[in-house]
Amino acid sequence: MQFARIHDIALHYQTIGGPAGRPVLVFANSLGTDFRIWRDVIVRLAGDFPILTYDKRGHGLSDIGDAPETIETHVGDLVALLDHLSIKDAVICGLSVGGLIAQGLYQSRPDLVRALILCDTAHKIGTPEIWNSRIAAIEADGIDSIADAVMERWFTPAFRSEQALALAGYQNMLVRQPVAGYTGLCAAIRDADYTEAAKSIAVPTLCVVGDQDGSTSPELVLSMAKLIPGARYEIIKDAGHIPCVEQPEMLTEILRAFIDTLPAGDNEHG
Ligand SMILES: O=C(O)CC1=CCC(=O)O1
Repeated sequence: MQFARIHDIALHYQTIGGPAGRPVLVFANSLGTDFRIWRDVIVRLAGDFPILTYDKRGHGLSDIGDAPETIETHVGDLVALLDHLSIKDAVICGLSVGGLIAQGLYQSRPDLVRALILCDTAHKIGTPEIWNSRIAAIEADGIDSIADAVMERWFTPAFRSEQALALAGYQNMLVRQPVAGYTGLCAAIRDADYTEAAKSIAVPTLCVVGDQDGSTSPELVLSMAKLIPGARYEIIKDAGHIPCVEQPEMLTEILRAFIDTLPAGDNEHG
C-alpha cells in the first residue's frame, strides 16, 4: 500500500506504471466510495497508461484532517499529491464529487491537465436543502439510515437484483466510511458551484453518464456538457451512478476512444 503525507494528513493512493510519454490517468472517486471502485476499469487500461488512484481525505484509508473542508481543500490535496509524485501531465477522470474536484483542479492548475473526463457529475450537484437534510439524517441515525436510498441511486434495478453479493459489498463500503469524512464531503459538495468556471474550460473534455443515474441525471450532465466549449457527451446504457462498477467494459471503451483523440502533449510524467 502507498501513503503520502499531504498537508499534514496521510493520503492513501495507488500508482500503476505505464509507458513513458503518455499522460497519467488520474481517477478521483465519489462520495461514500474508496478507490477500489475503479478496479475493473484499471485492469483493462493497465500497461497502456500510467495510472493514479487515491482516497480523498475522510474516505477509504486516508486521514480526515481538520473540518471544515471545501472542494478546494480536496483540489489542494490532489495538486500536492501530483507534485509529490512529479506528475505534470494528467488526464483527470472524476466521478461525481471527483468530477467537481477535477473541475477545481483545472481552475487552479490548468498546466497539469491534458484533458478532463467528467463522469456522472455536474457543475453543481444537488441543492443546499438536499445536502443539509442528508447531513442531519446521518448525524442523527448514521450512514446506515441512508444506505438503501443511496444504493438505488448508485445502481440500476437489474444490478441490485442480479448482483446481490456485490451490492452488499458496495453497501459495506458506503457505511464503513467515517461519518465525519462523509458529512464533511456532503458540506463541501453543497457549497461548490462551477457553473461559471465550466464555461472557461479549454482542454478536451468528455462528459459521460449512466442512463439510469439517480444522482446526476443524464439531463444534468448534458447541461454541464453544454457549458463546456467543445465537450463530448456520452451515455452508458444499463448503468446507474457508478458505471465503473456496473459497466466497466463500456466505460473503458469510451475512455480509450476519447484519449485516442487527444493531441500529443509536451509533458513527461515522472
Ligand atoms: O450519494 C449520492 O447520492 C451520489 C453522489 C453524489 C455526489 C457524489 O459524489 O456521489
